[in-house]
Amino acid sequence: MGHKPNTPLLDKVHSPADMKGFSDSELRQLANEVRSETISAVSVTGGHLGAGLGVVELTVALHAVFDAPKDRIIWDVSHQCYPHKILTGRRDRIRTLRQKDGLSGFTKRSESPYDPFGAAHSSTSISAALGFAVARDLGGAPEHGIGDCIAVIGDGAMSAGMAYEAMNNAGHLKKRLIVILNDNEMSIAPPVGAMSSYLSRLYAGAPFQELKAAAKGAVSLLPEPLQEGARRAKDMLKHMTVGGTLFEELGFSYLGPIDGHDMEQLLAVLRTVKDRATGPILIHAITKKGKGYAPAEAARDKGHGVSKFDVVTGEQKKAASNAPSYTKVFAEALIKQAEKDDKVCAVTAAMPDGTGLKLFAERYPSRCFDVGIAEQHGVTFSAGLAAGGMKPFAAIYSTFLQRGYDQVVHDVAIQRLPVRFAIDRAGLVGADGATHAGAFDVAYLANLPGFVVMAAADEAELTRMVATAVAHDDGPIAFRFPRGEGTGVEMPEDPQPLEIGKGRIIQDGSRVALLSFGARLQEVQKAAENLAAKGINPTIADARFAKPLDRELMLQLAANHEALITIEEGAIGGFGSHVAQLLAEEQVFDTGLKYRSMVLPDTFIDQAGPRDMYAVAKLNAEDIEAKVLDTLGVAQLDSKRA
Ligand SMILES: Cc1ncc(C[n+]2csc(CCOP(=O)(O)OP(=O)(O)O)c2C)c(N)n1
Ligand SMILES: CC(=O)[C@@H](O)[C@H](O)COP(=O)(O)O
Ligand SMILES: [Mg+2]
Repeated sequence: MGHKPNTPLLDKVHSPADMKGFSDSELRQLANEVRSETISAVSVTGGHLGAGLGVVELTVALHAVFDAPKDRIIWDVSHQCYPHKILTGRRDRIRTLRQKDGLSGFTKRSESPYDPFGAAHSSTSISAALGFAVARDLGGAPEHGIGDCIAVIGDGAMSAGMAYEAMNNAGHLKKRLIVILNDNEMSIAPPVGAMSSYLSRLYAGAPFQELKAAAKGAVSLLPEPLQEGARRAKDMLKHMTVGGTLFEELGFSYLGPIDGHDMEQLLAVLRTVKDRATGPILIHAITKKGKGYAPAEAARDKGHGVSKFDVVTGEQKKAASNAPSYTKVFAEALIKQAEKDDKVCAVTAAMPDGTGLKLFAERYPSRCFDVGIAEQHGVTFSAGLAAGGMKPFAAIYSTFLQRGYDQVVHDVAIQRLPVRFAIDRAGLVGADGATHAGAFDVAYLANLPGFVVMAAADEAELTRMVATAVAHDDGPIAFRFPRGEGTGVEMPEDPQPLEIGKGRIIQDGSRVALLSFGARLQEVQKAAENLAAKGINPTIADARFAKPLDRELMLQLAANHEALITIEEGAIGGFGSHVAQLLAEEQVFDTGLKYRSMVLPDTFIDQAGPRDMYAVAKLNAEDIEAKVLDTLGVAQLDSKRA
């Protein structure tokens, strides 16, 4: 651990300008040093390793040939941006990646001028790069001016509709725009879908790039080393037909496939493109995820996301806990339900591991669907499955479901279709930061007529919510649960469905009622223990449902307590807002009830450990305790925390 590589060339690079005098062979050596530095840094921070290792040569070549920040290099998803950060003046902080107050694990405009566009959700890069290109041509040049606009997008990200929407538009606008398709034949899991097979076919055969260039009479556009092959290929072409690639049909010039780890080829192609490109051009680079680090190359996920590890052995440090993860509990509960009901099926948008559906797929392959990075399609596909009589569980992270919102409203809710939404990664997730926070789902689902919205307080509750969702056939239903391990609570043998719209009292008390929605319940209970030592014994309730609300429970809590405080792991507009609406409608505020709602603050919270992020949000036990004391007007030592 903490092993520092020998990096004589990299030590001279403080910005890409410092690479400009390097020879091609020095650039090759620089790439090796960047690779070692990336491995070393991620070994102490954890994070996205495989994707960055796969683009080391490409990153060095791009910065050697182009002139960032004037030329805009836009990394799709941007989980592969660590080598780019190392070369763009952030090496001194690279071992703070994904840590509190450290570098973000993704590109971020506020972090560096070399990050022209922030990302973390996939498939946005071509749209953004095209926007920059049009802004350039309209003279809207901001700081640095705008030169070339380059999107680097993976084969996984190419499975999303947005990438095609962007190419369709780019082909029409005919602006000079460079798209680099970084094809490593991997998403997080092995990629799925017809597009992935198509990309493989593009390079499965003979020297396709040479044939294509020859067919188009574009031999001179190819770098020297490839020209001879192309000339030879021209003769072969007399006897065969070469159709246009999909990209060419969309209006792009297609160059490739090229070896994305061969520095000579990369430099030659990029230099040629820089000199000669006019309209949109797509360079198809073949790379290996995890390249150059044996444990990553050998891993099933090619080292996509790793915890801290030993550089020599590749062994990762695992968090010690006996409690199962919520994700695993969900997957196992769903499998149990599927054993009893052959209509139960499951949909994931390229996250079979992250959602636990890999386990479901192993057991019920014909009832599990990985649709690729296509949340919009995944939601409407689930709507179709539901309309067709199946019981689909759309297992999608809270943050990624945002992308399918119109589909949730228009295709599911308005038609009152019983799609079951299993919303993982609810609340603050830690190292991935603001882009991955599951902050908004309660607000954006509970405002939809006819939706049932639940949140699990612990993993036993989660199994009951899965059962509830199977049983609920009258419209859409969603249940949310957090990232990470559960509480270790005893699990029910045969989880029974909950009564829709009914919460539960956890503890009877007086003066103040703490009404929790979701997994903050443990913090609420800790706060209550601390308060008991101060002579205050709160009532604690678990709402279970944000919609429909348990009106009776809420009105009873309001009537019998001086203060009512709601607590949730979600943004304003969620559970607390619905409770406030109910209390207002029932004129409960007129009685003098002290009502408080503890929600995520109206800011995007930077990455840190979940506990630190919740401290920023003021949603930890000590914050709940302080809120109670403040609301009841009880003096406290540290009054500023309330
Ligand atoms: C909208 C959205 N859905 C899902 C994800 C989760 N995700 C992050 S990276 C990734 C795979 C990307 O594959 P690819 O673009 O080929 O990049 P690679 O990791 O292979 O370099 C997925 C599914 C995401 N970031 N955004
Ligand atoms: C970049 C990306 O979107 C994913 O790799 C994400 O970081 C996975 O998050 P989990 O670790 O919570 O599955
Ligand atoms: Mg890939």
